[in-house]
Order: sequence, then C-alpha cells, then structure tokens
Amino acid sequence: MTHPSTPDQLPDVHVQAEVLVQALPHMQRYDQQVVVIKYGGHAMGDRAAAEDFAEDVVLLEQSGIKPIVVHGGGPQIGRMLDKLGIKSEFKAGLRVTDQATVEVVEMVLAGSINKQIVGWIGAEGGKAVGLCGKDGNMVTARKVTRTTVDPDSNIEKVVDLGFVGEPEKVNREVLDQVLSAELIPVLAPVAVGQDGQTYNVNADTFAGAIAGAMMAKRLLLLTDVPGVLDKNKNLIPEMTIEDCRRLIADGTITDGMIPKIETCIYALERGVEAVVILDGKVPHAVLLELFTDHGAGTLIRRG
Ligand SMILES: Nc1ncnc2c1ncn2[C@@H]1O[C@H](COP(=O)(O)OP(=O)(O)O)[C@@H](O)[C@H]1O
Ligand SMILES: CC(=O)N[C@@H](CCC(=O)OP(=O)(O)O)C(=O)O
Repeated sequence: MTHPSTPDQLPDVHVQAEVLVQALPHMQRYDQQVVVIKYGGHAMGDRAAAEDFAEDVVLLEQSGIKPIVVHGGGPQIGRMLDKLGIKSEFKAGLRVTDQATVEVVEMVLAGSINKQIVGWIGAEGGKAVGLCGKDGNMVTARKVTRTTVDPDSNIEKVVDLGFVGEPEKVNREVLDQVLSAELIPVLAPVAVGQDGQTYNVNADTFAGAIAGAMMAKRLLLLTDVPGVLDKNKNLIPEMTIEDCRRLIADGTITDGMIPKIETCIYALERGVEAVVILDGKVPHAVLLELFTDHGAGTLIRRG
C-alpha cells in the first residue's frame, strides 16, 4: 500500500455499503489485531466530529479489530485551570503539575473527557469502558526528571515538573480482560506511582506505552495537523526512525511534534508495526487510514 495522500486527495467517505466493500480486504489484515488510537485534545472538534470518531471506533470493533482509545485533553485542562484561577505553564512540552493542578488534571481527564468519549461510543452502539492508568494498577509511573544546561556557565540544572510522570510498567492483564469481554477500553493518561501518588502523563507518551505493551498493529496519533510537515509545510507521507531523528536534529520537527515523534520511536522499537500521525479533524480519519488504499497523514516505520 502506498501512503501518498494529502487531505484534498482523500475521498469523501461516509459509512456506506460501497465503502465497506472496499474496506473488506483491509479489515482482514487487521482482524483480531490491537489498534491504539490517541485522540488528542486539539483533534476533538464539535459534536458532529465526535460522533464521526465514535462511529469509526465502533465500526473497527464490529469488524473484528481490537481498538483501544487513549485520549488527551490539554486545551480542556487549560480552560478549567483558567476558570479556577490556577496558573499553568509548560516546560519541555510538559505541564508543570503541582498538587492543585494534578487534581484538576484528574478531574478533567479521568472524569469529564473520559466519560464523554465513553458516552459517544455508547450512543453509536458500542460498549466502552472508561479507565485511567490507576485502575487495576494498569499503568504505574515514575516522576519525570528533566535537566537543562545553562548556556553561560554550562552547568546542568534539574527542572522540577512536579507530579508529571512517565510510564514505568503497563499491566496488560487489565486490558486483555476488557478486550476479551468485547468491550472498548477508553483510557485517560493518569497513572499511579509506587507510593500511590497520582501522576499526570503526556497523552502521546501514555499511548505509546500502551501500544508497546499490547504489541499493537498500529498506533494512530490524531492531532490537528495533516501529519509531519517538511520545511515547506508539505506533508511527508512516509518516514523511518532515521528520518525522524534527522528532522528533529535539523529543527524541522519542533514543539508538540517532538513528544509525538519520540512516542513513535518508542512504540516502533517495542514491536508496534507502524505509527501514523494524522489530522483527527478530517471526518472519518480513522476509517480512511485503516480501510482505504489512500491512507492519510504520515506513516512511520522502523526502517
Ligand atoms: N514538522 C512539523 N510538522 C507538523 N507539526 C509540527 C511540526 N513541528 C512542530 N509541529 C507542531 O506540533 C503541533 C502538534 O502537537 P500538539 O499541539 O502537542 O498536538 P496534540 O494536542 O494533538 O497532542 C502542531 O500543531 C504544530 O504546531
Ligand atoms: C504532563 C502533561 O503535559 N500532560 C498533559 C496531559 C493531557 C495531554 O497530553 O493532552 P493532549 O494530547 O490533548 O495534549 C497535560 O496536562 O496537558
């Protein structure tokens, strides 16, 4: 399969009989395979877009695929912190998270957004179970440590991000049980430390850890850009791990795309067959990616 599409080349897909006929050979390729879909906060559009997304997830499950949804909610957390008058800042792409912030993060991610997505899937006829990494000790985390080097003195300084965690261990038993009961797991990127502390985990990183532990066939990262763009802002349809490292080093890939690409490398090195970064605002982005010859976004493979 080639992966050459730009969004304007993509067909207008509605879930209709002829689309399903076209999709059949692709469905067989993914039969009984785990596909992890990261639904980013920026990709979550209006109610109609959410319905399209939920419809796609239900169709995957009904066609024999085992979808796992990991959602973000960065913009939604930001809005709630603003409402509550809590100041928030990002360092190295991660939200500095004190005790008050971690409580809001958990409330927004594991509370509102998680249950909203479960509700959307339910409304499309699917059966979803909303969990976070704390449930059943599914994802344990350790505190993230980051350092910066002072350019004048060349002295390394530790950046304290508070309760920001990185996945330490994924207990896949919990997910296996949910999947074998033919339920769709919807996961919020909140994890638990050895001491019971709640940790805020970047949703891309969380999705990569889940995809790696589940040896997923595909990890789809749904965001608000068509995929990885080159210096001229053209979509790069396919990349290898080596290309990823080169484009970070030469400054083509920056900001929020860096944790995404690091997630891709992590997941590919743990056995995930391919990762796709794509625009979640395109109607039926997930179906277009998995069930058509055109593909969408940037497909990343080991080499
Ligand atoms: N080479 C690149 N190609 C595409 N996007 C890039 C690139 N470099 C940096 N970005 C930025 O990364 C952003 C996506 O990351 P982020 O905002 O964290 O997404 P999300 O909220 O979906 O996780 C894009 O909106 C874009 O501003
Ligand atoms: C540590 C850290 O930064 N956590 C993120 C978790 C949510 C997230 O990653 O959501 P998106 O995918 O929508 O960006 C945050 O607090 O915003």
